[in-house]
Amino acid sequence: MLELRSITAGYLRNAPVVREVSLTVAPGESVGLLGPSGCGKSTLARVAALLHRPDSGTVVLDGEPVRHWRHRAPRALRTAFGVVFQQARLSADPRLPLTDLIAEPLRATGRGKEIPDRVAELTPVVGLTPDLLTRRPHEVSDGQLQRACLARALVLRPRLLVCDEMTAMLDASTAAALVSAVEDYRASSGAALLAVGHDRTLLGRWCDRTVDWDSLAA
Ligand SMILES: Nc1ncnc2c1ncn2[C@@H]1O[C@H](COP(=O)(O)OP(=O)(O)OP(=O)(O)O)[C@@H](O)[C@H]1O
Repeated sequence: MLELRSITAGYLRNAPVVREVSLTVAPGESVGLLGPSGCGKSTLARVAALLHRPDSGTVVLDGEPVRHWRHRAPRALRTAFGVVFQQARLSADPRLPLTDLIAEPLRATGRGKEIPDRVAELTPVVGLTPDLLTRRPHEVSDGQLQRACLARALVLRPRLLVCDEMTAMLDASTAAALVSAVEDYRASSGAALLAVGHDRTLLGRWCDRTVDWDSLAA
């Protein structure tokens, strides 16, 4: 269970972009978060994924209040989350072949031995072909790179996925394939999902419930 309680967060002192926002994602639940551009959805998603420390409020994960963010968060908490961002090119190290990009979280957590099996397992799950794995990000399409970023998010078998406009830059068939890969993973693992987006129809079809940004503030 992920609880965001009265979160205020932003980038400048005294000018928060998220004000007193509360949201709960139950175990296994999929929640769509809908709101206009610039309202603060990505900022809240980053707080939820322990990537951005809020100015105030509490994040509670499975009953435990979170006290540290980013690299200071305990590994067990950090690895509970798989995160996919809108712009794959900004979230992928341009020097890494896709296989290393997918394997990054395994290497970072000292689980390098699992890399060959796990990458081979995930490649078809996200719709990549083995010949793409040796290519670097500039040698693949945006859709192929986002597929690799989804594989990276799944590689540690997270219990919570945060998809921040994951499909916004993609054509309809790639978007549908990635949503379906997320749903297959959720069906087999019981993982929960927080999906951020603009598209009410997509989120409505994808998620158990969709919440509007305006309804979240205290
Ligand atoms: N790193 C940053 N430094 C300063 N301001 C930022 C930063 N990131 C975002 N902002 C500002 O915070 C506000 C909220 O941004 P955020 O990305 O959370 O909105 P969003 O709802 O996800 O928007 P979109 O739907 O367009 O992605 C915006 O006004 C944005 O300009």
